Amino acid sequence: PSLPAPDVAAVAEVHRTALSQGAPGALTRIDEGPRSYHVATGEADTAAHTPMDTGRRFRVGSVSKTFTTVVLLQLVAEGKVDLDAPANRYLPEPLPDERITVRHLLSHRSGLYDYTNDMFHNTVPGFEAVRNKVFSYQELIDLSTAKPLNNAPGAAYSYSNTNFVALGAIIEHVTGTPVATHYQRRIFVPLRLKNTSYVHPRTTISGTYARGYLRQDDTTLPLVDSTEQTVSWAQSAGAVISNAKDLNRFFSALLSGKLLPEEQLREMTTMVPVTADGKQSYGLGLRGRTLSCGTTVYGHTGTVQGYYTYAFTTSDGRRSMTSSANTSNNGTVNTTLGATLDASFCGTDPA
Ligand SMILES: C[C@@H](NC(=O)[C@@H](C)NC(=O)CCCC[C@H](NC(=O)C[NH3+])C(=O)[O-])C(=O)O
Repeated sequence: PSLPAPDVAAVAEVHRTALSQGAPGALTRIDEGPRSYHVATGEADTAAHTPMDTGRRFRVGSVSKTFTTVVLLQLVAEGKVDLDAPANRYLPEPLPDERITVRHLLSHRSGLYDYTNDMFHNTVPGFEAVRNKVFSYQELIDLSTAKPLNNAPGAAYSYSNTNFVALGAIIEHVTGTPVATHYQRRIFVPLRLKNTSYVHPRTTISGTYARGYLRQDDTTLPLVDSTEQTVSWAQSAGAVISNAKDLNRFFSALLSGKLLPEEQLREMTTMVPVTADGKQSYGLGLRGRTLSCGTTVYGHTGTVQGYYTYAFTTSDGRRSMTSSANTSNNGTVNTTLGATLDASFCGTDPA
């Protein structure tokens, strides 16, 4: 079934609303075969007054979780990891509950506590305390396991960055190779993602990029430029840098079967509802959203200091959209930005 044409005017309206709610800038790029649609609004750098443009790189946050999942599921296809084995079989140091499986980590059902809850309870002091820090995977896992599990393994969905830090540790322990190398060899190079990188623990973004601006908890205070950081607090859970064209190409390739064998893609896209209305779901490192027109799109969202991201594609990968706003700690902007999905895939503005 063909989709209605994207409503580019509605995307621009969503951007204008996001700016009125405090985002310095916003970008949306839609790709469908040879056609692409571009909407850029506001500023990429508020000091230099550089206009936003859709080619700029930015920190994608948890969209990184889908990259980590592709690497892990390729290892499953290669027979190196068993989805339903205890995660402890593949970790250098055991998690506190033997019942936690690799699949539980990928589907946020392990129960492992999310250490970022404490780390960023006070947004800017928490950020300043870690922005130049380099953590080992084990240090982050230890922060989590100092707290009890949220739920018995498998009993519930409870989103936690710890799950994807543990998956990064599994990838490195099983293969003896850094996740950066796996991302490069298995995804970035084959898909020619020339503007996607994993440079942890480097703090700078190379090339042309949008600066990120973190809103303070006291919203009367000025935004904090949060562009430079290691993102070591997230790593395989959130430290990828990319741009809209590359993310659209990544999700299209993923859903059209170019990155995983059919069996692993089926595992990844077996979605479980995570909201009462059933409109949001989670598979393995993949979010599903059913939009106002009934179309379900697959991808991931991202939140890292100074950047919100939505990156989604259709079930056949034919149409992809990436939207990003260069602010964070501003839930209103994050919710507003999500309306680009309806404008891009349903051709209407849900407002
Ligand atoms: C939810 C999102 N998750 C991610 O992208 C991961 C990598 N980010 C986080 O867990 C947010 C950490 C705090 C951000 C900070 N917030 C605070 O500090 C709040 N006190 C900020 O907004 O920049 C996703 O999966 O879509």
